[in-house]
Amino acid sequence: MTERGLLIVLSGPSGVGKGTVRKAIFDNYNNDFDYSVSMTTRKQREGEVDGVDYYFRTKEQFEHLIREDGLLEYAEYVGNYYGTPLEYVNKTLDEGRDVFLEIEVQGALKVREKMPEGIFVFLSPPDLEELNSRIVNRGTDTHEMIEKRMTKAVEELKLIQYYDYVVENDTVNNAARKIRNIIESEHLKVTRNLKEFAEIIEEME
Ligand SMILES: Nc1nc2c(ncn2[C@@H]2O[C@H](COP(=O)(O)OP(=O)(O)O)[C@@H](O)[C@H]2O)c(=O)[nH]1
Ligand SMILES: Nc1ncnc2c1ncn2[C@@H]1O[C@H](COP(=O)(O)OP(=O)(O)O)[C@@H](O)[C@H]1O
Repeated sequence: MTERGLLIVLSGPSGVGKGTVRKAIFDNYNNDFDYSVSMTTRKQREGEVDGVDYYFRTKEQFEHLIREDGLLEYAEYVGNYYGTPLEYVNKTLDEGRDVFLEIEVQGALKVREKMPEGIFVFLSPPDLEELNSRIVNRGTDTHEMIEKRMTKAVEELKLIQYYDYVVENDTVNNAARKIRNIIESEHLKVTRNLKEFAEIIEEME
């Protein structure tokens, strides 16, 4: 039987750098895990590719999938839906491959309830001022949206206690390296557990 893959969930407040750090992990390391592309109803930004950055869908299509139980989790985030297609996650884990999710905190908590065996990593900003300037510098949000994101971020930071690991996004490369190390050490744990298990069985025989 193939050993089930690990589910890795990267979350944290909007604007902290989740997308940037995720990209660095996938670009800089020879990864043996797959990225789960999310579905969203938000507008496609310039340069974004459907099926690569997100599956861009209408509200009706998204709500249809909710009714069909086709999402592992979903959240409404500043006026749009975001969700994780369930089938891809289950299929990939069953094949023994790790799956990497990059989602906001409400969704991450829902995944924690459904799949507590996952590895939950909270990406934190060095401080709130830096978070604000990252959102401003990104240049994708109106003034009103930035205010909304910051208010939400303060609430989201309070949920840090539900995570297995907290990684400060000081520099992108540092954060990517730390997350990569976490995944490797979690794999070693699984291997060790399996070895210990095999030894126990051997002793029993
Ligand atoms: N719950 C949930 N959140 C998601 C999903 N995909 C993306 N997000 C999060 O939704 C938030 C808004 O995403 P987006 O509009 O792309 O903004 P950006 O990631 O801040 O550029 C971010 O915090 C994403 O991490 C998903 O499948 N489920
Ligand atoms: N370690 C970092 N130092 C400085 N700027 C960063 C860092 N990580 C991300 N950024 C910048 O912060 C902004 C928000 O990052 P993004 O990845 O879109 O965040 P999120 O996906 O969490 O909403 C982007 O402009 C990005 O270039």
